[in-house]
Amino acid sequence: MIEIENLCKSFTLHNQGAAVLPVLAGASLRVAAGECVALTGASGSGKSTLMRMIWGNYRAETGRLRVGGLDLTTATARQIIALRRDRLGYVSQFLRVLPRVPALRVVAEPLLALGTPEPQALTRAAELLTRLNIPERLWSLSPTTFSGGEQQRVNIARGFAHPFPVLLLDEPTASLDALNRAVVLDLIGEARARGAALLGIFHDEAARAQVADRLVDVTAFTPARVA
Ligand SMILES: Nc1ncnc2c1ncn2[C@@H]1O[C@H](COP(=O)(O)OP(=O)(O)OP(=O)(O)O)[C@@H](O)[C@H]1O
Repeated sequence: MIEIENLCKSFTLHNQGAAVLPVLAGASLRVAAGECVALTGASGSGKSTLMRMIWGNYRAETGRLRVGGLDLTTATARQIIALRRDRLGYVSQFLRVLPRVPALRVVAEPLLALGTPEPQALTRAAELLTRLNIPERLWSLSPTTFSGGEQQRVNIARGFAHPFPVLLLDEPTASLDALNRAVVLDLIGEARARGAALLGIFHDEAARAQVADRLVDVTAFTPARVA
């Protein structure tokens, strides 16, 4: 589902004399269906960079990067959009939404984009918002005014609305209370059980221990830096 071999990435800082910052060298990793892999490594080791490459935001320079059957080293923007619509989901920490769209619809959107009939999509959205303890009186309001924790839960509900075969998780339990954290860990467990390939960054060590089958330390892919 996720296949990475010998991937390298460096950033060129054009506003700083074109300084080149190597971030990843020889990164290799595989995540199979029904498996949850956690990325570990010190701050700055390249975990987020690797996730952004898999999400298709940063282009790979050398090496192999395939996600859900698509070769991301050569994919077009249109192919990446299609990949994100039907095969690759991303649960980030922060919600980004258009103003004035009600929370229920925000959660249903990934399903509506795939052509799911509206009543079915809204039922699934309601089910997830209920599970994540978002009070029904908020469902018709835009999440832009919600608390940080409420926004994060709306984002999680949205990320789990469609059963993506590949799911990226960026700190999915950060700043959640114990009750909702347990719900998110259950959702991750259910996704794994239905055969999704999951790759996540979890600073919450107990959460990581509970859901991850394997840890991959990204420090192993950090190029040696000249002091
Ligand atoms: N867009 C960018 N342009 C330039 N350098 C970048 C860019 N993104 C990341 N970097 C650099 O790449 C290195 C790895 O950053 P990254 O955010 O991937 O680390 P991380 O392991 O996710 O860290 P943390 O745990 O603190 O979030 C850092 O030295 C960072 O400064």
